[in-house]
Amino acid sequence: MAPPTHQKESLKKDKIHILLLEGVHQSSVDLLASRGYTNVEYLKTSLPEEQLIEKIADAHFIGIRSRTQLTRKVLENAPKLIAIGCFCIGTNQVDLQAATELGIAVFNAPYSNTRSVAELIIAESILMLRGIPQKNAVCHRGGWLKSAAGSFEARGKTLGLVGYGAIGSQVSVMAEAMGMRVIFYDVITKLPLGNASQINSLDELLAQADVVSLHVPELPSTKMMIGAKQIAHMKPGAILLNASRGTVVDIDALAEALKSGHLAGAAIDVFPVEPRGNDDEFQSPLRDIDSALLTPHIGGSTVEAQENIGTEVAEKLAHYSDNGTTTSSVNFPEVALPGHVGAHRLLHIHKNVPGVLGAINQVFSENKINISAQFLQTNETLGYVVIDVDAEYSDLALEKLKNIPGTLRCRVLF
Ligand SMILES: NC(=O)C1=CN([C@@H]2O[C@H](COP(=O)(O)OP(=O)(O)OC[C@H]3O[C@@H](n4cnc5c(N)ncnc54)[C@H](O)[C@@H]3O)[C@@H](O)[C@H]2O)C=CC1
Ligand SMILES: O=C(O)CCC(=O)C(=O)O
Repeated sequence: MAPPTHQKESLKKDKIHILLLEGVHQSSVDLLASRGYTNVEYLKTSLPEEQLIEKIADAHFIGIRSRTQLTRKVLENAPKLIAIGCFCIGTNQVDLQAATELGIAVFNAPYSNTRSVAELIIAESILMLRGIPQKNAVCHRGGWLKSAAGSFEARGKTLGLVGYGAIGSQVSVMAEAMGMRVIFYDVITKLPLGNASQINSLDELLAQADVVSLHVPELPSTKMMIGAKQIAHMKPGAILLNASRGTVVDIDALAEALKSGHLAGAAIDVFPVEPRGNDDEFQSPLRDIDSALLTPHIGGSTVEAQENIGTEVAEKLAHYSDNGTTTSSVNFPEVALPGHVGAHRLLHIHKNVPGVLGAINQVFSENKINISAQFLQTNETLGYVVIDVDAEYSDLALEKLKNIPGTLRCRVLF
């Protein structure tokens, strides 16, 4: 095969437009710059749907945190979008099905803020058991509530964790170190760490725990998981902690339980409706309740976590852009790809239906294009084929591959 006569460039890096929202850490911008991506538009807030649709039209990559809603409508208006970076753990703010159907890869940082959330929960367990929010509020109003009534040590109390994944299990270990008894409820059987024990039903856990802490993702099955009925199952004087998602708890039912005194307190970090930015008003039925410790969705907001998340997610986006690697994508088949020095790399994302692979291979056999490396990975919905070819053939192959029925996205890397 003749050596390539000219070495063209794929979309030049300075033409790759990256839209970063919600004030993601500067480490993301630095990492992208170190990989040659300087065409970055950086905003401190999320955007409402119409403005987002306008901005995303030109974006090849977008980086968000938990507030930006990437709905099907938004994604359908993002013709150039290659990948989404969620600079957080949760990906419920993205319509993952729509992203998958459109061939847009989604990445997140599954562990970078785990420890930060777990530490906050431990701190809140102690503060809530001592009734600190109420005592603090009284002091601010000029009062003095020096009393041991309703104040308890954490030692010996039962902590009930709902969801025993990365965060729940970290909390478990730290809580045991303080002498708490840990029980947990999870939909799948988990290896209990230390002396923790798995409980068979949510109701059973609620009936036993002095402190209940929620660590489940937002799913149809976790929406309103804790409503009036579940709160009624909790011990009188128990405490509820929620740093998972605002939709998991019926906030009105919680407000009632705090007002009636059935629950001694609640520490809530996430809300059904959260302000878009720091200048918007926070509204909640819990605002006037002293026994509610309210935080503005900062469970994962530590300097360490945000810096790590910035580099981790930016690295994943740059890697996918540079060589097609999809390792740890939340919706794409995962492929860890070697470099492609001297070859052009075609990335073909298609619906996982019969006939597409045959059609892809036909393009190369019919046009006598030699393949120097080929990688294939599929999941239930998608097929992802990566093919390295001599430079002179990539234009032709790209054109042919794009026209194969079932193709979602196809691009070439030089
Ligand atoms: N407040 C904040 O700033 C932060 C909030 N989060 C939230 O915390 C959630 C949990 O994070 P990780 O522990 O890393 O997730 P994970 O995926 O490691 O663990 C979630 C656990 O919940 C379990 N689960 C799912 N559905 C369940 C159900 N219906 N009942 C009981 N258990 C169920 C899963 O089996 C899994 O073990 C995230 O999805 C995110 O929404 C995460 C980071 C920061
Ligand atoms: O820091 C954020 O904006 C979101 C944190 C969070 O909720 C997550 O990581 O899932």
